[in-house]
Parts: sequence; C-alpha cells; structure tokens
Amino acid sequence: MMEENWGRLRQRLLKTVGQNNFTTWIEPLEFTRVDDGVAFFNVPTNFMGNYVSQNFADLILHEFNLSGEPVQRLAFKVAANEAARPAARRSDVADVVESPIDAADDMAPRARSAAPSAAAKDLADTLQAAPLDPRFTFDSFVVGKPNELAHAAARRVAEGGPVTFNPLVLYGGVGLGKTHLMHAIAWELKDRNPELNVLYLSAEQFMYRFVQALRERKMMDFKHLFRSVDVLMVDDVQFIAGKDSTQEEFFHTFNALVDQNKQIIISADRAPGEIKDLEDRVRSRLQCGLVVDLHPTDYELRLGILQSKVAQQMQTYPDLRIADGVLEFLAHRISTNVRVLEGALTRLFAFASLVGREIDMELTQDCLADVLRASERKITVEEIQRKVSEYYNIRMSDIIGPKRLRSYARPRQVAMYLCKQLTSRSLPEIGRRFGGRDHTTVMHGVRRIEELKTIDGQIAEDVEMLRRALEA
Ligand SMILES: Nc1ncnc2c1ncn2[C@@H]1O[C@H](COP(=O)(O)OP(=O)(O)OP(=O)(O)O)[C@@H](O)[C@H]1O
Repeated sequence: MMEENWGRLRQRLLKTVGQNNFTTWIEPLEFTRVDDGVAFFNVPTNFMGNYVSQNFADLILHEFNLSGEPVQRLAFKVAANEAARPAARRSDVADVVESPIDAADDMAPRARSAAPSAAAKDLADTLQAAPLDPRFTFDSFVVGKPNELAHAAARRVAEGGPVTFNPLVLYGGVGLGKTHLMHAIAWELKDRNPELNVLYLSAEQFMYRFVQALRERKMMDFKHLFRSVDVLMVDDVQFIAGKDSTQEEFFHTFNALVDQNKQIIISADRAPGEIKDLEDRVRSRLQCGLVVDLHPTDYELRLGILQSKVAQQMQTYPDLRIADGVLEFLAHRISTNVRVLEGALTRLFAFASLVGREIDMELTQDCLADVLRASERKITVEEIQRKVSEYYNIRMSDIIGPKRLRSYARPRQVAMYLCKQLTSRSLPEIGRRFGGRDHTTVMHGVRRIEELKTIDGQIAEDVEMLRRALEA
C-alpha cells in the first residue's frame, strides 16, 4: 500500500474520530508497510501502541478494508531511530539545534518513558526552566497612561474569577513590561490559590519542549503536561511564527485548554494581526480574546518608574543623595525602553557609591555618556530654534541674531535651555549655533530658565509645551 493511500485513510479517520483524538492518537502513527495482511506502524511509545490497538484498531481495519486493502491485523513497533520520528518539520528541529538556549543537559537523550505519570517530573522541569522573577509583582509595577489598560486587564485576570476573556494577549515593544505583568499575574494567582497549576514559559521554551518530546518519543507526556495546567502563560509568542509544527501543536494545546475553560495569557512584541508567518487559525484564536497593548512610555511614566526604582536602590545605598533635576533629566533623555532606564539607574548608583559622591548632573553625564548618546533623540538645534520662534511668534533670525531686547532674549534662553536638555550638544557648540555666542552666555541662559521655571508658571508651561511638541 502506498503512502498516499494512508494519507487518504487518515483523512477519513480524522472525520470519524474527531480532531482531538486524531491529533493525539492517529497523527503520530507512522505507517510503514502492509505485509501478508498485517499493517505495520511505528509509534513513539509502547503506551501509544497499546492504546491505539485497544481503542482504534477496529476502526482502522475497517478503513483499510474499505480502501480495498485486505488487512487483518495491525502491528505497532516503537521506532528505534530518528528517521521514524513523527512529523516534526525539519525547520523546527534545526531551529532548536541552533537556538541559543542552554541545554547541553536538556538535549541529552533521556530514558524513554511512555506513561503520562512522568509528566509530573517534566512539569517540575519546565517550571524550573522558567522561574518567576520575585521582583516582578503588581506592587513594583508603576501604572501610567501608556500601560493602564494592560495593567487593569492583568489585574482582572489575576483575581482568578470566572474566565471572562481568553486568551489575554499583552503586546508592545521591547522592555515595556509585558513579562513583568505576566509574572505579576502568576504571583498573584499563586498567592490566592497555592494549589493552582500555573505554567509560565517563553514560546521558545514551548518549541524546545515540543521538539524534545518528539525526539525522545514523549509526545504523550508533552500533551498531558500542557493539557493539565490551570493557567498557561506563553511569553513572546511571535517566536513561533514560521515554525509550522510548533504552531500546530500550540494551536491544539490552546484549543484543549480553552475547551476546559482554562485561562491562557500570551505576550507578543506586536499585535497578533501584524505577526508575519503566523498561521491564520492561530492568529484568529489570539484575536478572540482580549488584546491590549502597552504603549511606549511617556515622560510622566518614566519619571514615576525612576522614582520607584530609586526608592528600591536606596535600600541598598541608604547614604546616597540625588540632586534635584537628575531624574527629570533622565526621564527626558533616556528612551522609552524601561530596561535601559533601569540599567542606567543601577549603574549610576553603583558608580556614585564607588566614588562616594552625590548623584548630580555632572556625575550623571559622565557615568552615562554612552547611554545618553545611544538614546539621543534626533532633535536638532535648528528644530528647537524653529519651534521656539514659531511659539513666540518671532523670526528665527531674531533668536540667533545679536538683538538683546527682552522679547528676543527670553525665547533665546528658552531655546538654549531646550538645546541643553534635548540634545547632546556641549555648551560651546550650542553657543556657536546661536550666532557664535560664548559658552558662558549659554550657561547663564540655561540657569536663568531653570530658576524662572520654579517661580514663573508661564515660563514653566512654555517650556513644557515646547518640549512636548519637540518630542512628539
Ligand atoms: N511599569 C513598570 N513599572 C516598573 N517596572 C517596569 C515597568 N515596565 C517595565 N518595567 C521593568 O522594565 C524591565 C523590562 O520589562 P519586561 O521584561 O517586562 O519587558 P518586556 O515587555 O517583556 O520586554 P521584551 O519584549 O524584551 O521581553 C523589567 O525589569 C521591568 O521590571
């Protein structure tokens, strides 16, 4: 009998036994030949062979006979070599081999175990592979406009009531708090109900486990493991795009859990609709739930996060002092990625404690020169001059030129101040672009605006409006 016939026969079996049974029991069978009225199959485990022969043999024999192939008996053999492995597509396997994840130990073949009882051990292993970070809790998560919806949705899921939206999909750019929120949900759920089986792992680990199960012929354990959790969290799901077998397995896992009304939480670096090479059926499943995004941080959120991280750092360095304006400067100047912001602060504290100094502007600029350069906004001196002149309704040449009238001098100082805040130009460089003025003039202008901002509400508002307009 030809492979193609078995292919057609499988299609008919799918209709008779249903998708779930088919995926679990029929799909992993590898038909090899018919010999003297016996149909031979390679199977991943003995357990599986026994199960199929007890539960589906009559059906399979019936289908063989209908297809004109006289078969009286089925024989199952546990495949002894790699070639007999069921249908993982090479691309996934290759990806695992090349993937950077740890794994000398994990890749080593383990003793084959057929019974799902081994799943308990695997569950422990998997949980160990993705431990929850004790710092990522709701308490340490700072809420602002860009993340308030995602936070509210995460809170709701963490209450653990009836599953109302499934899955919850959190998406957003790098370092905006997706993983933090997922861990926070897991901690909260475990806190409320320590018995709950919460499984958190990255999509990469999911794929890795899947391919490992195929290699070691432990698909039963794999399926059992992923179908027995109460809450499944898969981080960075965009990773499985283009990995066909993994997507398929993910899809089945997903459906099985949703059918049992188990909560699923997914994160991705972009909206499901925008993930390329994601199968339509996976995409539409993701879109069925509540999809919320974490927007890039804004100035206020960055400042809030910095203040909260400073409070944490102070526990390690209780003697350190931070000068006024440093956090505001960092919140202005460092990009939207919270991880970068955090790293900068950690470095700043470590450095200040080493040299035993207060964290002031000078120390900040020295210590973080590279970070500041890398996250430099592409705002130019010219842009600032243009925006400021438009705002005050004067000509750009009046800002740059020599006139000392108050109606030009004040906008000029505002522009200098913004250049200092929003670009990495030095004082002499700024001076040069303001009609060749000396750096002391620029310094004076910057200081004057700093003072005025604290006593003159109008100036403070002007500066803030301009900053927003320039950063928009
Ligand atoms: N709103 C916030 N409040 C406090 N800390 C935050 C907030 N957002 C992010 N962080 C911190 O920023 C760092 C990066 O966050 P996280 O790892 O959750 O980002 P992510 O969105 O999962 O990024 P990636 O796409 O790289 O996986 C973490 O240390 C996290 O604690």
